Amino acid sequence: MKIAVIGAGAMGLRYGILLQEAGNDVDFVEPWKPSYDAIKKQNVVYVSRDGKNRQLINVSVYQPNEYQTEPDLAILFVKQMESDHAMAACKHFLGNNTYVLTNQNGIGSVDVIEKYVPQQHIIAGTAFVATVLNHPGDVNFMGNKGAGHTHLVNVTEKPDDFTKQVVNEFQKAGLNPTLLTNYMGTLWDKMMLNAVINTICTMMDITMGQYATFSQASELSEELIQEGTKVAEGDGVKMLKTPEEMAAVIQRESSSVNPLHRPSMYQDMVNNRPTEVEYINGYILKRAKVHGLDAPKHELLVKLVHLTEEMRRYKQPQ
Ligand SMILES: NC(=O)C1=CN([C@@H]2O[C@H](COP(=O)(O)OP(=O)(O)OC[C@H]3O[C@@H](n4cnc5c(N)ncnc54)[C@H](OP(=O)(O)O)[C@@H]3O)[C@@H](O)[C@H]2O)C=CC1
Ligand SMILES: CC(C)(CO)C(=O)C(=O)O
Repeated sequence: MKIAVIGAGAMGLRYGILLQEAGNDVDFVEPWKPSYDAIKKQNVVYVSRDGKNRQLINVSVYQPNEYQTEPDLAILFVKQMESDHAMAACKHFLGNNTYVLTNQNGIGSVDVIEKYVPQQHIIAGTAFVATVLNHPGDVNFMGNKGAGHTHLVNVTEKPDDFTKQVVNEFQKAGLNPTLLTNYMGTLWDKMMLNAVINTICTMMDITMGQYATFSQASELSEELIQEGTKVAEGDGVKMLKTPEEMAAVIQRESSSVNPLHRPSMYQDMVNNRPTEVEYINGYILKRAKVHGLDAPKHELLVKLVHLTEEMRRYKQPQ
C-alpha cells in the first residue's frame, strides 16, 4: 500500500516506520520545518525502545509542497491544532481514491478532514500506543515490540474493502487493530482515558504507573468518566464501555502497558507548547454546554491546565 504519513513527529514516525517495516511503501510529509530539516540532514530517523537500543531507520521525507505522489492512504498525525494547516498544505496530493486516517487524541480533526475528503474516505480511530519525540528525527517507542493497540472506525460506520486492507496492514505492523462500527463511541472511549490520565499526570508531574499506585486512582478515574459519560449520552453517543470498565482500562494501561510513560500532554507542558486540553476535557465541556449540562470536574481540570500553561512564564529555564 502506498502510504503518506502527514507529520513525522512521535506518532507519525511510529506508525510510518512500523507500516514500512511491514512491507508498505511509506513516505513522510512533514509540514513542521525543523523536523523536516533534521530528518533530511540525518537521512535517517533514530528509533529507541523505552530509551534503549537506539537504531537508525531509513525514511523518505518531503515537505508538503514538494510531494506530488497520490497515496492510497494518508495518515494525519499532527497535534489537533495543526490539523487544518497540515491538511491545507497537503490537499494537492489527496486524489479521488485517497483515504485519510487519523488516530489523533481528542475530538475535532475529523471535522477538519471532512473539508478535504469525502466522509466515505475517512477512517477515524484511536491509538493506545505511547511514544515520545526526544528531538526532531529522534523518537522513543515506549513499550516492547507489539505493545499497545489501535481502534479503527469508518466515519460512515460502514467498513469497506479498503478499510479491511488497512486493518490487515495494521495487523502486520503490530499495531493490534480492532475494527469497530461505533464512530463517536470509539472516539469518546479514548478521549475519556486521555481526559483522566493525560490531564492528571500532567498536572501532578507523574508517570502513568505512578498514577496507578494512587490508593484512590480507580475512584477518581470513575468519577471523571461518569461525568463525561453523562455528556456523551446527551450527545446521543453510545459508549463502548461502562465507567467501571473504562476505569479498569485506565488502571491496566497505566500499571502494565505504559507504566513509564508521561502522556503526550505532559510532553507539551514541559516543552512550553500549548496542550490539547481543549480537544479533550475542553471538548466534554463544550458538548455539556450545548446540552445545558454541567461538567464541573472537567471544567476545573481545563482551567488548571490553562493555569499551568500560563504560569510557565514564571518558571526558570532548567
Ligand atoms: N505521543 C503519544 O504517545 C500519543 C500521541 N497521540 C496523539 O497524536 C497526535 C500527534 O502527537 P505527537 O506525535 O505526540 O506529537 P508530535 O511529535 O507530532 O509533535 C510534538 C511537537 O512537535 C512540534 N511540531 C510537530 N509538528 C509541528 C507542526 N506541523 N508545526 C509546528 N510544530 C510542530 C510541536 O512542538 P513545538 O511547538 O515545540 O515546535 C509539537 O507540539 C496528537 O493528537 C496526540 O495527542 C495519540 C496517542 C499517543
Ligand atoms: C496515554 C497514551 C499513551 C494512550 O495510551 C496517550 O494517548 C498519550 O500519551 O497521549
